[in-house]
Amino acid sequence: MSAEVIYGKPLAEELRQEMKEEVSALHEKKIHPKLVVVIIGEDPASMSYVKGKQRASEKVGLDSELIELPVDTSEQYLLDLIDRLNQDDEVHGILVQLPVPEHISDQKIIESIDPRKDVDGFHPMNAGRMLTGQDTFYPCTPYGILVMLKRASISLEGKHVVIVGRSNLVGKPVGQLLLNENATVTHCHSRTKDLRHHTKQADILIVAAGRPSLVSGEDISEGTVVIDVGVNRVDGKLTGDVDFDSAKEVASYITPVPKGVGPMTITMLLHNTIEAAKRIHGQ
Ligand SMILES: Nc1nc(=O)c2c([nH]1)NC[C@@H]1CN(c3ccc(C(=O)N[C@@H](CCC(=O)O)C(=O)O)cc3)C=[N+]21
Repeated sequence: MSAEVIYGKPLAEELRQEMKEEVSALHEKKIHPKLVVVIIGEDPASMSYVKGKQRASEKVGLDSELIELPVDTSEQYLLDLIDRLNQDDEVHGILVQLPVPEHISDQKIIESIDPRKDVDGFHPMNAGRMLTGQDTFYPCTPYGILVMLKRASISLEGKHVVIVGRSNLVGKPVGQLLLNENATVTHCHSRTKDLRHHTKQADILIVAAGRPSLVSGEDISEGTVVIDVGVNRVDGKLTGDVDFDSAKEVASYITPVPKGVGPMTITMLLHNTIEAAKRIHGQ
């Protein structure tokens, strides 16, 4: 068997087209959704993702601003900047590109963002709201995965979802989100004994560990849905955590890297920004 490849790109394009119309309608009501992205330092990979976010924002008609700060920016300067953005009525979404330099506490930064403008969905208030099954901003990558699965008509109810990776950005929140969809969720991580035993049990396998080729065909049972969330640079090229060629032979569906989950992540960021503007303006 050879898996059907689920591309995020065409779905992202379709959703962005709908968003463009929604943004136009908001403009008529004098609401101009605006996203501010803050990046500290000049890491080329981070710069490239941030540029992607800018391009996508402009394409759907969002106002967007990129604030580039030097790598030696103090934590206090950043906190003061976020405070100003929190107060600014024209700003609806604030994203501080992670990782931040070591002398800055990422948790402190995340907690300083007004939860109503936290379009990453990383603030503990939004994380807690998701945990308790309330309406909130879902983190963009987990949300993008959920939308992709739904669009491919892959049901979640009662399915065994195995997640490899337990980051606050992807692993933990995607488990929570899919648990809310009535999936049975197993979290694996670097200390898990006999990883393959667990990955083989999956109806849906989500790999978000940040290790190239961590999972290959031998780790997967026939018919598994494989979602690759890896973002690794190998010899300058973007690759995922799954050995695509061998996994494709056994999986029923598989997402590639690039053109899989990545474009959906950005799309859900745009979605959250529009939502933030609507909520702030009582729409
Ligand atoms: N506060 C914060 N929020 C984030 O959401 C966040 C972050 N920090 N730090 C870094 C990671 C990584 N990330 C990606 C998003 C889209 C692509 C993406 O669209 N990738 C394209 C290709 C892009 C390329 O080739 O460079 C694709 O997979 O097809 C990749 C990576 C968001 N992140």
